[in-house]
Amino acid sequence: MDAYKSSVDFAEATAFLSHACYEQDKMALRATLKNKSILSGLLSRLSSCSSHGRVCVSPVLVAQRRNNSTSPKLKVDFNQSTGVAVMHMQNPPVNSLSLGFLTEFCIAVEKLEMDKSCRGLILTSSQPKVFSAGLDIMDMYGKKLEQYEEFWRAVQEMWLKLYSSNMVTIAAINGSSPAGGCLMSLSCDYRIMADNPRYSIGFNETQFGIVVPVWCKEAMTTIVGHRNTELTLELGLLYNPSDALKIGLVDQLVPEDQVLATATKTMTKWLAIPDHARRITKSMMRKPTIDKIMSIREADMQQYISFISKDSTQKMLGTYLEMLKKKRG
Ligand SMILES: CCCCC/C=C\C/C=C\C=C\CC(=O)SCCNC(=O)CCNC(=O)[C@H](O)C(C)(C)COP(=O)(O)OP(=O)(O)OC[C@H]1O[C@@H](n2cnc3c(N)ncnc32)[C@H](O)[C@@H]1OP(=O)(O)O
Repeated sequence: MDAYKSSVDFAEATAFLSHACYEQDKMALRATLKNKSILSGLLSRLSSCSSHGRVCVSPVLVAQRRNNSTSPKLKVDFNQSTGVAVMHMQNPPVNSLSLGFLTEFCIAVEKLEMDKSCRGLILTSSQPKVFSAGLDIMDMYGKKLEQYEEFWRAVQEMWLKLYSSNMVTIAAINGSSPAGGCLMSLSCDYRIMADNPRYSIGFNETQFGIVVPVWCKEAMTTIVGHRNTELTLELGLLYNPSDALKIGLVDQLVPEDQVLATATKTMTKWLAIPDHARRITKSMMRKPTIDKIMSIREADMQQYISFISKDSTQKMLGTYLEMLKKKRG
């Protein structure tokens, strides 16, 4: 129950903050993530505002420079006449899900969610060849415990916001989508991927010594079944688009230049279904998973912090980061 309350609190705070100026939004939301007592104070003043009832430069320095960028990491094109928003992820070079990105993402989704005229959300990438490289490894490496906590809360929130959205959500996967990138697309209602054999999608975590959170396993199982989830997660498998289609990890493959157009067409079909019936059905399908995750949210946080801060985990992440950097040089 506490875990649920904490999530609803976060959502309420996010909803309120979305009315304020954009850069201030981000700073304030970061503060709420950092300090739950600020959050409680904010909420006691604002409880009536909520409408949310749903459920050889060092690699470290290079990445820090990237993450400190203040340019928007998302571009949202909302078409009032169709009620569809297209969210373009633009966090170069690979749309990694950094704390900054996740904060912006949560605010943007919340804003759309509160706008009753917005009924559909298409998620896509502005970066060439990559949908999203998953969680930003720099936010999981060499940080303080409070920073791990702040980051993980934002990861949990991103998943909850997307998975429990009332909008129709379609992932237009126009590039590779490993790990957290795959999780993001799995949280949507429908996945359309570019039919390019150079792209991959799946969960490679175990290959570099990381374990996916239990809620990721739960969500994946509901989509591709127990056996495919077991094989993918244990072996850290990434699939090319046609293999991903075979196991149901994506719903449709289309030529690369037609991903967004197909997503738009598909959205029209989904939006032809009466909203209330579709929403209630979506909630019926997803609520059990959401409730389960809510009940273990704080335990999940503790598990993450303890796992990620272990010397052995940090060592493996360091090795993996070096490997990613060397790949280019
Ligand atoms: C027992 C209890 C357990 C509890 C456990 C709880 C929680 C689990 C914890 C963590 C879960 C993590 C999930 C994740 O998402 S981890 C991230 C996994 N992602 C990856 O492994 C993808 C790595 N990237 C790639 O494979 C390629 O970059 C990609 C195919 C996406 C694109 O290839 P491309 O050739 O275009 O680009 P690169 O040259 O490889 O990369 C450019 C640049 O970007 C840096 N980079 C890539 N990915 C990341 C990343 N995820 N985070 C940060 N930085 C990344 C890369 O190092 C290059 O940097 P530079 O050389 O330009 O400095």
